Amino acid sequence: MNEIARDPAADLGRLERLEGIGCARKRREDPRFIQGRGTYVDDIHLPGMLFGIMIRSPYAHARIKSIDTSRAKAHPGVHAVLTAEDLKPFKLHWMPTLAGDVQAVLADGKVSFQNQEVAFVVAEDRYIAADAAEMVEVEYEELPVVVDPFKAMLPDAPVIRDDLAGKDVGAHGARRHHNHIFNWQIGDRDRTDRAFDAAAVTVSQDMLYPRVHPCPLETCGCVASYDAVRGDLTVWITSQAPHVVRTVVGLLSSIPESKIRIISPDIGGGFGNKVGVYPGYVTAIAASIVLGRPVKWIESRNENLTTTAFARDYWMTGELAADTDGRIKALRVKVLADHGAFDACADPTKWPAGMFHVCTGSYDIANAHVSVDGVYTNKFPGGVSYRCSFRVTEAVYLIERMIDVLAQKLGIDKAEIRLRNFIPKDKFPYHSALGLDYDSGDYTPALQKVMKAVDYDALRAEQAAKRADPDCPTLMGIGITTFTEIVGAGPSKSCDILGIGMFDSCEIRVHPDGSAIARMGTISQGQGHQTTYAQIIATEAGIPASVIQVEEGDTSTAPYGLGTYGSRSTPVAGAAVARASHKIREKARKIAAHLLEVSPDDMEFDLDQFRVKGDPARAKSMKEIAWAAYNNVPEGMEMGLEAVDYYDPPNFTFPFGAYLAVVDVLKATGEIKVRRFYALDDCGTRINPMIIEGQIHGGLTEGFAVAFGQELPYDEQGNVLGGTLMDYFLPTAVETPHWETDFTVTPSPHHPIGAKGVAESPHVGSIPCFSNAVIDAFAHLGVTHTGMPHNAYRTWQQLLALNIAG
Ligand code: PCD
Ligand SMILES: [Cu+]
Repeated sequence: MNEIARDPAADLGRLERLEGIGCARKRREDPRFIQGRGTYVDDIHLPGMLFGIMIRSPYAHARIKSIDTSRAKAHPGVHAVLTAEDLKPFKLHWMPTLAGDVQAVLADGKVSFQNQEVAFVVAEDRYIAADAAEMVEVEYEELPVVVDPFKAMLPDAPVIRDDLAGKDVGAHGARRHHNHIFNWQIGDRDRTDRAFDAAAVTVSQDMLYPRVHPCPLETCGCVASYDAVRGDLTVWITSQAPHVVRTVVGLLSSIPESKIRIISPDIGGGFGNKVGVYPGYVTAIAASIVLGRPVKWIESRNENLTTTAFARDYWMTGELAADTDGRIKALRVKVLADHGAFDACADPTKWPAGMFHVCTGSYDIANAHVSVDGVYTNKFPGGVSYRCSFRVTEAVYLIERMIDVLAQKLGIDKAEIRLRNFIPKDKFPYHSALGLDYDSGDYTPALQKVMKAVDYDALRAEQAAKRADPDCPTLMGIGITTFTEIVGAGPSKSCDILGIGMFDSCEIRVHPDGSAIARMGTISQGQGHQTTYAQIIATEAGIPASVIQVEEGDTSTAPYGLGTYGSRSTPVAGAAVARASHKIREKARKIAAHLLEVSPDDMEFDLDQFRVKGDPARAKSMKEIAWAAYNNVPEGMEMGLEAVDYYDPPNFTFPFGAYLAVVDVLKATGEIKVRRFYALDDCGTRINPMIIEGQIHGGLTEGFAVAFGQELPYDEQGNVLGGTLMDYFLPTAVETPHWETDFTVTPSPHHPIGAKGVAESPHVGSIPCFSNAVIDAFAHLGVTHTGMPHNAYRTWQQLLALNIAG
């Protein structure tokens, strides 16, 4: 940060020119996006490129008796048809997952979910490949299907994973059943049980967070190009973690990482869908190596929605113990987590339920215990963080629903019960009962600001009047959430992926003319990193953002980083950007001192220059210093002006928010109208307020989609329903409500510029807020919970059951 007191009036022009932290600078990436000049994976065309298409299983559970590829292979234009047998010599028919399990790349003797990958056809173009795919004859023998995680754990449930027979220990400890993956517990069970036994009041609620999908506009895909002469492998891929992909490809192929180049070009949304490594990538790479030609594989929408990365599917039971004035004594949680046929959850290695243990929320709860069981079913694998930092959405949903259930039981107002239980400001840093250290928070003023802005008392009065009127055509509901997020994975002592610590990185190179290029280990999928990282450098190193080029996603040029998901770019890479900027600045200080013939200690940093303390007229601008770095540096100093920083954060950051929703349920149809939504977010230091607002609008819209429409249900035969956009709800501007946003600023004490992540907060915080609002509309009728999505059909059933429809 700047070292000296500023006179804002005098600095105005220079400050504006920098476009640094706090500036609502327009997104640098938008001109190319809105003019159709972005470069996405499907825009890559290489000479001699072939196309691959996956052949998938129509059955959810079946033995493969035979695969006849002869007709397809004979079809003109077809170059190869790969099956598991073809991959076996290369040991590529199975691959490791991020969760320590293995997953079939191409089905090895049996299929365990509908649309599982069975064979890969490679042809001159996509149409020929599609025709040939029809000619592959697969003979299946159907097996009994289980899609319900409770039934999967019954003694006589069908065995989903034959390959694990006899293994009673998995990557996360003991397995107690053939479909059991792990049991994970945290907290003090005995103390929590005792607190429950002693409590005046207890409540319990079952809730399902249904299976959903991130559904980015661009589906997953890659172009793999192996150059047999040079021995180089280049892969363009829609990956949120290109360096991790390079390491995985290196491990699988035994090609040294130095010969592998992974390029994530422009990405049309990730939302967690593009964290994992999928069979299509492996088969495209294998085909390119075998055929010596580039191979492109791009998912269809149906493939995207039904095979790569679901989210949630958490069957949760929450219990709270409290005294009669609503002060919470203990929290107890049990979860059955449906992971599908392979455990491909994208979580840091040591955390099979991610950061679910943030489920004590914003509340000072002395005793807590959580137990999560992971289970195999005949559904597609995944378990990604759909706009949420590793199961935080599930955790926040649980606690925010439970607080409402408790309030209802005790007849305490839902805002009031929150105010009574907040972690007080003076308790930060706060050590939670489930072992997390919350870095900072200030919850009471945030909630009070929202209550004032919407005139909470007037809303409750209106609701009371409507409830008293039997002829009122609507039921009015008010939902509140006061959530705490945990983002910025993570300290490498507690977080790694495949053994690599979850640090991140930045490299800055300042050119002789004072312009600069910066590269990071993260990768924007639409977040606007090219705009915002430059702002950090502008403020911290005094170089105008307009002359800073930000580049991400090419493993041959960017320093190693763990990628962009879990709102970690600002907390982790953003800190590396600030620290690399400081290194640049310190070298600049010495060069400036040398040019002015004073001691470096006598120099002070001043926006975009170094000046002599007490003699501000004597100064050298960063531009002059950059030039000098290439021709006139102090004796013994290396030429050039560049810096690299690898940042291993000491802790996560804990952004928070207070949200309020008002909904009207139409008694005549069961339709629900979101009348008002007020979102206050606190992400510490705000780098670009306009981008933050855009991120919040996006996250709220996705939250609205989940709460009111998105789900991927299965029928008894294991057919996935919801695999097209006819069934899977993607809101447009037409359905989306109007959002009101607000903020407070509580900087992170351990982040170099005090910034916390923000992008996932609106999703995490809004979903329980919508549910709380909908259920609040029925609260006076004794309803404590209804499941998502809150669509008109489900709500209509509820109205009928209560005898108030019409
Ligand atoms: N304080 C602060 C914070 C932040 N910021 C900004 O904002 C943004 C964001 O950030 P963050 O929070 O850090 O985050 P990131 O890491 O970057 O990102 C990630 C996220 O992001 C979001 N958002 C978005 N957007 C778009 N457009 N697209 C996409 O795809 C997406 N995705 C989503 C998701 S889902 Mo996950 O993956 O599930 O885990 S995670 C996620 C960027 O630009 C930055 O810079 C600012 O300004 N300030
Ligand atoms: Cu998550």
